[in-house]
Amino acid sequence: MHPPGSDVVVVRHGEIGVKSDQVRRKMETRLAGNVNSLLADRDVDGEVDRHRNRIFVHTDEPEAATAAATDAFGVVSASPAVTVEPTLEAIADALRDATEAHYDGGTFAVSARRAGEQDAHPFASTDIESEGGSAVWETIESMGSEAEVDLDDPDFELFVECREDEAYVFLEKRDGPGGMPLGTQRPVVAMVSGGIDSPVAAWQMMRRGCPIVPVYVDLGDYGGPDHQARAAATVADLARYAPSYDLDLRIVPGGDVVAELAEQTTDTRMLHLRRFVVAVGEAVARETGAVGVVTGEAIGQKSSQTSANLAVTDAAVELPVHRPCLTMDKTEVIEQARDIGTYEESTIDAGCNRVAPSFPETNADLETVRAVEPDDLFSRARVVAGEAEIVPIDTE
Ligand SMILES: Nc1ncnc2c1ncn2[C@@H]1O[C@H](COP(=O)(O)OP(=O)(O)OP(=O)(O)O)[C@@H](O)[C@H]1O
Repeated sequence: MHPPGSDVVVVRHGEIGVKSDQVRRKMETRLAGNVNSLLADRDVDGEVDRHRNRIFVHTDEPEAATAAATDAFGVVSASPAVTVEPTLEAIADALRDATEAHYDGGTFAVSARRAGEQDAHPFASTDIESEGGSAVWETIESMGSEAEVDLDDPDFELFVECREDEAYVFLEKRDGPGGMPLGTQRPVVAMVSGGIDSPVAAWQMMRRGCPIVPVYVDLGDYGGPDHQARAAATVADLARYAPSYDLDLRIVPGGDVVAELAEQTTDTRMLHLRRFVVAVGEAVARETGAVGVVTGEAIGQKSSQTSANLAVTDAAVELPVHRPCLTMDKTEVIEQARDIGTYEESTIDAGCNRVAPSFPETNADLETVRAVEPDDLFSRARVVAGEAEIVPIDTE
């Protein structure tokens, strides 16, 4: 919902604001670039402008530009707005127009804030609220409704942000993902299995600024083309958030190793497999300059993900294994997968075979696992990582 004549999107960021001036400038520049890429990728007209702790998108497509801006990591909220002169008269006019266009009954409130020099305007934000409130009141009455103010929980809220040279009037603050601008951290390798959890974990790392290098381990007879296609589809969903980053999927041929593990190991099988998977991730990280490996594991979600078993998995690699879903319940992960748009792809039936043994070890001890593990597991992880096929991701 936007006021008539909306010509700009006011974009707010959060944590960047507490950084030193130099870091903040760098991060804002990155954020502005990322918003620009999202607009271009979606064919939305818009000119991105940085100004005093805010990013503005000047556009004649306010809804589409707001949707693009609220997909940029680092954005806390964005509002499609109409720009007016910073005078009480011009602001009141815009509030009247917005009310006529969108008021649909119920209580209302006008919330105003002024930014910049305190003496830049001959009025205070409370003056905007009282004069603007009167204008809205009269408009509602002239529309044949009974006007009523509710400052705590209004049905219809109008916002004014008044700066030195311009004021903006808007009707909503649409949430962005928050976090930090993508590209302000070093990349991490994202192990994507095509399940529900791993795309959520990868997205969470992106949200904190890390570009991802997506990797799928082809499980051979235990995976199959549908399983692989599902992983690629979830990466395509993630790529929509990062149009200027390379999210091509590395498909690592792990089928022979998985088949051997299935044949030669029993209760500790899933631990060897997990250790192999993260070792593949570490090998890709070394090759690509990434500084960690991210997985979708959560404590206790599966037998291989008990706190004891995660410790055994971690011991396979030197780089940190990041697990943003670690303490989340499955229902929370599912909710988030739905929110970010990866849920549907990750629940397509891929009909793969079961690798897990009937009685998996849940309280593994590193020495015991090492004693029964193939000696060449990690050297093979490095070899197959080097043989990865790089598949371009189609976001259409
Ligand atoms: N074939 C694979 N290729 C790449 N990474 C994988 C693969 N299988 C598992 N992983 C990684 O290991 C983690 C744990 O694997 P597990 O098999 O328990 O999860 P899953 O149920 O298959 O998938 P998800 O955790 O995504 O729901 C995954 O979240 C993913 O990060």
